[in-house]
Amino acid sequence: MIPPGPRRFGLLAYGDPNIDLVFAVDRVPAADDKVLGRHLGRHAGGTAANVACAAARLGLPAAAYGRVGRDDGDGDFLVTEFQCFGVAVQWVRPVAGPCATALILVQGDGEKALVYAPLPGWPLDKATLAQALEQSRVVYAMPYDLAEFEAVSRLARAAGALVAIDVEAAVAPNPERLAALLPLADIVFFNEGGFRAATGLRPTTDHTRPLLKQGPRLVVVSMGARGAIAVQGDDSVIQPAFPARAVDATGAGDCFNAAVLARLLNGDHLANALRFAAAAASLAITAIGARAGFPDHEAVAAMLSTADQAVNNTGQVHHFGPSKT
Ligand SMILES: OC[C@H]1O[C@H](O)[C@H](O)[C@@H]1O
Repeated sequence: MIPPGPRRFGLLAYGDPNIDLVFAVDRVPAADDKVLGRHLGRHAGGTAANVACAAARLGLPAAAYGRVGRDDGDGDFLVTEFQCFGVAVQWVRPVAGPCATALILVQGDGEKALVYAPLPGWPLDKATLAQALEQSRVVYAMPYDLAEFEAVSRLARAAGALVAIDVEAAVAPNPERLAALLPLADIVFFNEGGFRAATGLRPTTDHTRPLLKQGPRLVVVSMGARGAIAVQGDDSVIQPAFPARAVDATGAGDCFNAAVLARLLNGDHLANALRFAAAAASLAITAIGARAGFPDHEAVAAMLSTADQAVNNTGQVHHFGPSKT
């Protein structure tokens, strides 16, 4: 499905990176409630930016397209963080003001609550984005703004790049918005809440398959500890999650989606790509900070080989690794 080619980048991540202010708390407070923070950390984040970093760590050449604020040192920090993962930054441009910021509360079981303050306007500059897309095989975007995303999708298709989107509840809170997005995308990733909000249904392969009729060639739904499902053509894949000790779920979905793309771009079949991605995501949740647990290819391969040995030795699947606390 994904065109091979002499393009320089497998993945172009469209979207501003964020500063993530992460509070570790025993539990996420309700309205009018107060809890003590156990730890406060400052990390690099942002959904598309995280996907670029995870993909690059897994060996897929990746570039970022977005803006950082130039008012303080945060912009330099975010650019340096991209570079540490090997993500190309020539299309990350400084703008006046602070960086986009997310406040994230991570509770004891690794689950989180998140407030996101984006930069005003769009990162989009048609000339530079067209240039970036011509050098990329897939562009990955969070389509918060429909008009902006229509322009990105149009430019991508003119440049011969596939369009992958990440649909969470804030992106498509209802079926009408989803119907507007689907014809503009080739690959659609949902999280569980995003699928429920956008379709009004629970995620099953039967509920997912009809979405292929509206445009995309591949639809993937990741559901955390409940695993993932995917549909493509006549294929359906159901992939269980790998057990892991959950410390911080932030960025695990980004790692999962990056790994699916990295393996498909490498020529893997869908089922293998999903299994690899499930293993990668189970490693990603073991450290605090969206990107801190992102594994490289060797770490994922080692985990899969341990899983295979457990099956070979006993003829049945064993839970391996520390269990969730
Ligand atoms: O997908 C995780 C990301 O979402 C939020 O935008 C945070 O920046 C975090 O890094």
